[in-house]
Amino acid sequence: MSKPPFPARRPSAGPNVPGLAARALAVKAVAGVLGQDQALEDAFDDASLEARDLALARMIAGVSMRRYGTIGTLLEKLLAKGMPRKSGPLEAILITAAAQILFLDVPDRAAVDLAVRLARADDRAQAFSGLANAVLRKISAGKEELLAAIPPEADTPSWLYKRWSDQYGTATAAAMAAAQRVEPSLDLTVKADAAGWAERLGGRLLPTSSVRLAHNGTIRALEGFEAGQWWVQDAAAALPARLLGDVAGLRVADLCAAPGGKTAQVAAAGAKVTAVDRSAARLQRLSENLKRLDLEADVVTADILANDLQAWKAEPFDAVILDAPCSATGTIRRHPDVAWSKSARDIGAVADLQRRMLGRMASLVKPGGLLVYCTCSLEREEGEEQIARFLDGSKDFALEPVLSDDIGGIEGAITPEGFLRTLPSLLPDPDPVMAGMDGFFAARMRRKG
Ligand SMILES: C[S@@+](CC[C@H](N)C(=O)[O-])C[C@H]1O[C@@H](n2cnc3c(N)ncnc32)[C@H](O)[C@@H]1O
Repeated sequence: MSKPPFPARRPSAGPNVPGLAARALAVKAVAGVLGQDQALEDAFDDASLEARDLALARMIAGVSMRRYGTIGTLLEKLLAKGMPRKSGPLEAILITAAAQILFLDVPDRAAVDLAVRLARADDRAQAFSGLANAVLRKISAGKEELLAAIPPEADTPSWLYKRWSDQYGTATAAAMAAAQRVEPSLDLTVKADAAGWAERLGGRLLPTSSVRLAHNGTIRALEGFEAGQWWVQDAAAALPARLLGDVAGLRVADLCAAPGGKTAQVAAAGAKVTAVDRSAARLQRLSENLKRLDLEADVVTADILANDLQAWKAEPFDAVILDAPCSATGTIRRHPDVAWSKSARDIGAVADLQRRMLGRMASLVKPGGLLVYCTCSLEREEGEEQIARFLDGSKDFALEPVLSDDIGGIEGAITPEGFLRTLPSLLPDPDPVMAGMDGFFAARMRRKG
């Protein structure tokens, strides 16, 4: 290993050091995920940083979680005695600094210097600031060899990787894990004239009618945002609502609706939508989104598992979308912290909740009406197995298989049973940023007449 390119000096922790606030916020965000008490995005909600620092903090925290497996393996190798106990934010400081050194276009010297300052500023971590300095210098000096020794699947937790290998085969599991290492494109659903908006925004029109952009800047600054011409929605997340077909003039219930991607789709398609969610805070975001888009829905705060549904359900609906709460393992491309904050136990718990929700659908869908059930999970218990069991025990619903035309002909997204099953490895493209889609499951069922 060559000599580290750093002079020996002792940085101090000052409040106005350029770039320090962004690093401190990234450390807080990553520590929140590692402590199992917070989603990564929550750390940025009320952060009072300048836009540039906020964007940098987000980028550092995002890549730290996206490559957490690689960085963790590497730190294990370099810390002969393991991560020191009772060292406060030391682990998050090391991870975020290593992420900058290995994966971001940030001078290594700045990443090390600011990490050491953050360690020194914390009562529990300060005793380890020398260790932090030494480890990070080693990473900087040997990055190529260190990275070459770590397999690509290291960035997917082993329990999840094993599940995916069992469910989809090892080649597909490897392709999914590889897709999740890449910061994905921005996908938009547009109200009208998708081709025109793709051209205007310098993006690409996908066969599913979403518009895909290689953009990682401020979304609000893009043309058409303020005018409410489009909303952000992964290409896969836009598919379940399309399975309802032409909904113009129909009464549609969107259950578990917030923040409203699917509500906006059905409202824009001319349906009279009732959007139900139990979270008032998330519904607030749904209402703001609809307002910007100049779309309307009846917005109802309610628990769909509560005994009394009469407050919002005067009569059954022509169609219902149930976008059930789930393990969200299909969204790891966009929310890499999900990979490290879930466990196998979570899957059983949400599968049980989904089963109970499905059990209530018969009273909500008119005879002859459609039910679309979906989850952004890659786990069969929340998708294929859930619906197979539901249909097995149901005298009310029959499967209406998904057809290639329903989903713009994307290859490999329909199972032999007729379910929609998208994977992060679908929609391949020579440019990895423009490839892929979230993992979604959807089933379309018709209530028997
Ligand atoms: C996957 S998210 C929905 C995403 C949304 N459909 C969209 O397209 O933007 C799941 C939602 O289910 C809601 N939820 C969870 N349990 C619920 C319940 N028992 N009743 C109503 N909503 C619930 C959560 O508050 C959360 O907003």
